[in-house]
Amino acid sequence: MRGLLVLTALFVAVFGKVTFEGDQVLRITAQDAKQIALLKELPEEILGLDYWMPPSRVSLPVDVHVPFHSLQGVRAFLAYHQIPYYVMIENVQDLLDDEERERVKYRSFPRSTDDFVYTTYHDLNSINSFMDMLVAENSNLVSKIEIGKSYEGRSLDVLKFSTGANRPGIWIDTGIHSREWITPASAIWSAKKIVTDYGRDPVLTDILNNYDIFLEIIANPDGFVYTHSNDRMWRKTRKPNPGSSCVGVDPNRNWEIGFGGPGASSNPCSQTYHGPSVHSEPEVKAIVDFVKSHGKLKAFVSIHSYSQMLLYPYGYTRTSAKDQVELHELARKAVSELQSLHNTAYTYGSVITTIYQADGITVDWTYEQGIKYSYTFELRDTGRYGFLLPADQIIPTAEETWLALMAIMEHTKNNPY
Ligand SMILES: CC(C)C[C@H](C(=O)O)[C@H](C)S
Ligand SMILES: [Zn+2]
Repeated sequence: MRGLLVLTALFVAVFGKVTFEGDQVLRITAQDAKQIALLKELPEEILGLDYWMPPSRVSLPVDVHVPFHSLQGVRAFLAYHQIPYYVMIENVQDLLDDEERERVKYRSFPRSTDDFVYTTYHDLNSINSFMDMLVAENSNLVSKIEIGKSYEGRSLDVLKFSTGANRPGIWIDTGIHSREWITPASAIWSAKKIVTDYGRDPVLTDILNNYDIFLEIIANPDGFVYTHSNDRMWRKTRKPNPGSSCVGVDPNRNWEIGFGGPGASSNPCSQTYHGPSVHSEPEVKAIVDFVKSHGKLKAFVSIHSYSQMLLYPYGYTRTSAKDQVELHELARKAVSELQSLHNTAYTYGSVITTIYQADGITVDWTYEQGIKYSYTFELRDTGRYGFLLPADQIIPTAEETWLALMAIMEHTKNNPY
């Protein structure tokens, strides 16, 4: 992988964007633990594999982006070991080309958030101008606060929705994994939904009359810009790793809880590299400092994609959270509300029992800080498009997710602690 990465970096440096012509995403269904173990032995780095859903348990599919040059070898390996699979994405570049054509079609310069196009994916400049317009149009309700700077010096902006001083707060972040574009796209729609519904929807109005809502739409701006300029499949931060040619840390493995455990990697070239130390990433440290300085956050929702899951602590241990019964019941209600709109089915439960062990994750840390209602969403879909979710699913995804978020926020308000 190291050689391939250097080559890719060179290619990117000279020609700009990484291309994925002929690459495929395979969905592998391991039949038993032995086949899971075999998959884990595949030389990820040499083959240039990018696990969209890593091998974890027999009941979950393994989705892997295989570069064209490794396809024959990987398919031979799967056939030899009789590990079933099918081709989920025939040509990754085709989906990227579709996505870009869609984006260009809507390249506009809206004069207000009413003109803003919510049905397409936007770049950082467009999202920043959306935030500024939203604040200007609703200065009595919305402000923008900077909680820090990214490694490359970009502002880490948070929208604050507030109707009074010294209120307890509810935090929502999206985009911490930069390739999960559906998450900021949903957040933009949600931000507009809040200002539209305040004063009209009695439940939201009651929430905002008692709690502030903090919304960080782009929690990893360096990575997000990189997905637009160089590599659409980038997940991590963009801080270099001393002694390695591989850049970036997984900002959902960098938190001071179970740090460095088996549910993260110590390899800087891995997509789940935990980083050189806890909170080493400025994008993570900024949230840590905000949570500690605010001191009265009562719910914390970190939104990812994909898999259609609603997850609560823990990811680093099988020990149940002390509030597990309540968290599970609230997840059930939130998922039921979500499904009521477009019949999108979610699974729910603790991170480690529902998906896989993950060490150093955001919501384990926020839960340990005493923020009881800590949840991670994994939005649409279940793999047909994965991170390349077509833009025509942005609104339906945002609408259904909002119902689940409202359930969590309403429960938080009705159960002060
Ligand atoms: C809490 C974990 C399992 C979430 C997951 C990840 O960070 O691997 C995202 C869906 S990418
Ligand atoms: Zn993620």
